[in-house]
Amino acid sequence: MPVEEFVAGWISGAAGLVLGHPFDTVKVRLQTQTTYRGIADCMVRIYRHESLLGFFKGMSFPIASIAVVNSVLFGVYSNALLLLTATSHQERRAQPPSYMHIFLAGCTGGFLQAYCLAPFDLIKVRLQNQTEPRAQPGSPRPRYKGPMHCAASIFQEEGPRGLFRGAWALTLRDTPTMGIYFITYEGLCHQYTPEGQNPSSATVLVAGGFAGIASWVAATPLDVIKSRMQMDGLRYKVYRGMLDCMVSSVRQEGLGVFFRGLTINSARAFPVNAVTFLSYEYLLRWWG
Ligand SMILES: CN(C)C(=N)NCCC[C@H](N)C(=O)O
Repeated sequence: MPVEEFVAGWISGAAGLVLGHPFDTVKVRLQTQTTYRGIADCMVRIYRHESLLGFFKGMSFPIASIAVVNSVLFGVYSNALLLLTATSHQERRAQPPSYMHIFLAGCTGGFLQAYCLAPFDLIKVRLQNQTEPRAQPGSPRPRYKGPMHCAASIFQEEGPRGLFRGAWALTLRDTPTMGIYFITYEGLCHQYTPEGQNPSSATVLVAGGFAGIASWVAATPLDVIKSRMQMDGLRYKVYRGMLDCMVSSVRQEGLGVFFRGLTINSARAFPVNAVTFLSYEYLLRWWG
């Protein structure tokens, strides 16, 4: 089993993550809090109230966990393709796999990474939603002091299952959309690369960027539900389950609720995934 794919997945994921985290914080707030009037209002209020650091809340755990999460995604994807098509990463340029195989391998990677991602994503979302400024004398203290305290409090107050709150929505979000992610990437690279050659850097950047946007457009409805379920355990349990969360969100806010955060997330997805795929491709070529 080629380990390079796992290591390349980790490094490339970390590069994309740092770049996209501020946008991710704005997206999560727009999806779970109804007090903001839009992207600009949310950004200005975070900056005024919490300073630039407010945009980076909840980033340390994703950085630590991206090693597991992205290497599982890319490693499982690549090794699933190896099983399905008996070709390595380099050989696939000359003998491209079918779109069905790419989709199946992407879904497998998405399904397995969702389980590794669930607790880390929950902690990230809880920390991103803390609107209190950094500790100043007299200012209200945030509920969680940091990622470890957040994990320990969830464990104590909501039990071990509490750490997997929203995991179903996350799995349903990631399984098909990771298939879409890799199909878009491979399809665009194939379209704009001469037979048998490696895609150019420009092609990789554009294909990676559009793969990110396409997958997030498909993922946004379940992303909203996932984030709401994750916040639900915090104070009162409003929702009886995922379906109940969907129905009451639509009743209260209309169908538009499923597209909350889509614009900012698409703006985030392009550079993040362009950088992710560029570093992934180059690391593999360098080691290959
Ligand atoms: C749930 N969906 C659609 C995805 N995770 N898509 C793949 C993009 C992954 C990348 N780390 C990002 O955060 O954009």
